[in-house]
Amino acid sequence: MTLAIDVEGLSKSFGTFKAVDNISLQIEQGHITGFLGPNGSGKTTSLRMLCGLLTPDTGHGQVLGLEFPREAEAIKRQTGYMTQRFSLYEDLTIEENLTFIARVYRLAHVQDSVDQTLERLGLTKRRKQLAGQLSGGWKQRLALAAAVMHDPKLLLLDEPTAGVDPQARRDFWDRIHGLADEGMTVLVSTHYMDEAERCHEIAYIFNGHLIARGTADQVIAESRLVTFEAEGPRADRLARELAARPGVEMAAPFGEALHVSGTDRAALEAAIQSYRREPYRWTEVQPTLEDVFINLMRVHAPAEVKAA
Ligand SMILES: Nc1ncnc2c1ncn2[C@@H]1O[C@H](COP(=O)(O)OP(=O)(O)OP(=O)(O)O)[C@@H](O)[C@H]1O
Repeated sequence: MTLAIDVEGLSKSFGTFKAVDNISLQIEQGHITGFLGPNGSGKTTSLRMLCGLLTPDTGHGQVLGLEFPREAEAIKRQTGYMTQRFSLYEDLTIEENLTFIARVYRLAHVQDSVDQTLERLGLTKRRKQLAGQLSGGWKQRLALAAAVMHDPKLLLLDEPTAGVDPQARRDFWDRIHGLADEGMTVLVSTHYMDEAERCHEIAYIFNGHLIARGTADQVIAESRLVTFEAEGPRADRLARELAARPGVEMAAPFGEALHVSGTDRAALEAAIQSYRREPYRWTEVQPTLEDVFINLMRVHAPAEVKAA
């Protein structure tokens, strides 16, 4: 197994605020790792440190076989980074934007690189279109083209599909898998659960701490969360009542059904016992990743937030 990222003790503070606190990450080459966590949990800061845009306060290891952070410049050259906001020139065409990027990277054969990138990302037919006139999905595709045109070994994507329609998101993910199949290592932050499930592995960060790691199935299993689903006419309306019962850590409506979860099986079963009657049907279901993440946030919330 070759590790593309093997970093220990990564931390970064802004003033007195610790945005990333002692994170260690090992990521296998050619793997897609989903970086998840609520807003402000430290995902962007971590990505920016890994690609050398931000200097960590602490942390060491290897990225792409180079010493981190000492060889940050060399790491940067082999890394593609797609920022959260579209940052290309809206008044230039797709082709002009890519030509500009090719020159910034000082690629040897600019026109060849542009042509190949247009072809690789399915942008050839639109090459003369102004970036500012593209829909969200095509803009993301252009941003991805710009991030991979220098053939990086590591690709860091910061919420690449935010606000993009489902078809374009699916296309985007097919391309990401294609790049990983070619050996590229991908670390991608996202808030979408379906995207988390498309990653080989997940890293969940909360308040600057890495609190869950593994495949989606491993993260679900390690949460030790037990979930029951209630179906029946407007079972979702029981949410508030059940949430107040001991043993119920979460009660969340799913359409007209209801998911009730907790980590103490006996207490949870006792809590739902009196509702196990007509017209409701109860079945134990596998918790979703969303159930697990919401529970992780609850468990790891600072004491003052829990008390509120
Ligand atoms: N340059 C900076 N100066 C001061 N504080 C910062 C700076 N950059 C980030 N922060 C703070 O650090 C915390 C982590 O931010 P970061 O952008 O890494 O979170 P995130 O997980 O990527 O969030 P989101 O999902 O909203 O993009 C936030 O509270 C943010 O306000």
